[in-house]
Amino acid sequence: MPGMPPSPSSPRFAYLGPEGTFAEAALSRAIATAGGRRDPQPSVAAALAAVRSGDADAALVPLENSVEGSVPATMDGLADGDPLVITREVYLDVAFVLAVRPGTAPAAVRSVASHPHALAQTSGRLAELLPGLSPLPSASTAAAAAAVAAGEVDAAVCAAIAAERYGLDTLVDDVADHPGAVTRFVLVSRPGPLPAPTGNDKTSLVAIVGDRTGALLELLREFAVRGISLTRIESRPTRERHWFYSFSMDCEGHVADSRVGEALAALHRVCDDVRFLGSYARADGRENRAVPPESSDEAFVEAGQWLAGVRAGEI
Ligand SMILES: O=C(O)C(=O)C[C@]1(C(=O)O)C=C[C@@H](O)C=C1
Repeated sequence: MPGMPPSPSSPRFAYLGPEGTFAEAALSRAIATAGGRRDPQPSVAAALAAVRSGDADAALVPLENSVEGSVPATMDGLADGDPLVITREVYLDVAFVLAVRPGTAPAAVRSVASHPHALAQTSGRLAELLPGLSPLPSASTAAAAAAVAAGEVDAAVCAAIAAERYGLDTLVDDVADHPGAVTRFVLVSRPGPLPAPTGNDKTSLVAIVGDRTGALLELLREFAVRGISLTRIESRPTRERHWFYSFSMDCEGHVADSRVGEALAALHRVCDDVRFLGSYARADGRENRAVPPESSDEAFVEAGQWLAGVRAGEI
């Protein structure tokens, strides 16, 4: 697959498991035609570690949800540690069911578990359906379903496919507070050849700005002056020094595009640190904004030729 280091045999894909997670469904979509081995992992951190160690060629992990926002384990796991790059993004509709062991009556439900992101997306409905219960966090929605099957918990908030996979009954369909949520997953690999530009790409990066007035404005200006639109920006604690933040962001365009490459080079000059997190095909169904003529690759080539002429004393 583009952007992935060559693998001696068929590629190995780590994902947030066990079987039946939304991450597994997103992986099936990402590698529909690619084949390869699937290795469920107990956490996002474990899935990323498997890629870093070489046990897996790529990992499919959740990055952000349209209702609940970013997934901290993924944001921080990509910002720290040995570099990894995103080679692909996948958007998946997420709908949750309340699943129980067959024969469990609603009144018999005394505990409910799920992934914290799923619990956050269903907290209102759960409070109505199961008043007085404090939901328990689990490593994933499918891990919660497996815990119900094992008799460790009475109910799970999970995908319908996980309920089926673990032999559970659906007590309530669609328990989301805001139905129609979408989760954005990313496929990440060790750095290698980048996916080729498609003309409708995104680039992701993490930047740490200096501790001085206007530093964030300087960073943003490098995108604005080159006609590059940002599609996401959020701050995360660096965790190395208290109250110091990094900015995780996505912009339109591919690092092979002159304007994006120049913006990243400029960030490298004005920021304390910049980590490139990949350029990959945009998959949210939207088209990048039209590039202003003065920011096109042709305009950069022409300007470079003009400058070379000036330096050669031709003007
Ligand atoms: O637990 C899962 O099934 C996952 O794939 C994780 C995850 C997440 O981290 O956001 C993915 C989609 C849903 O928003 C809830 C949980």
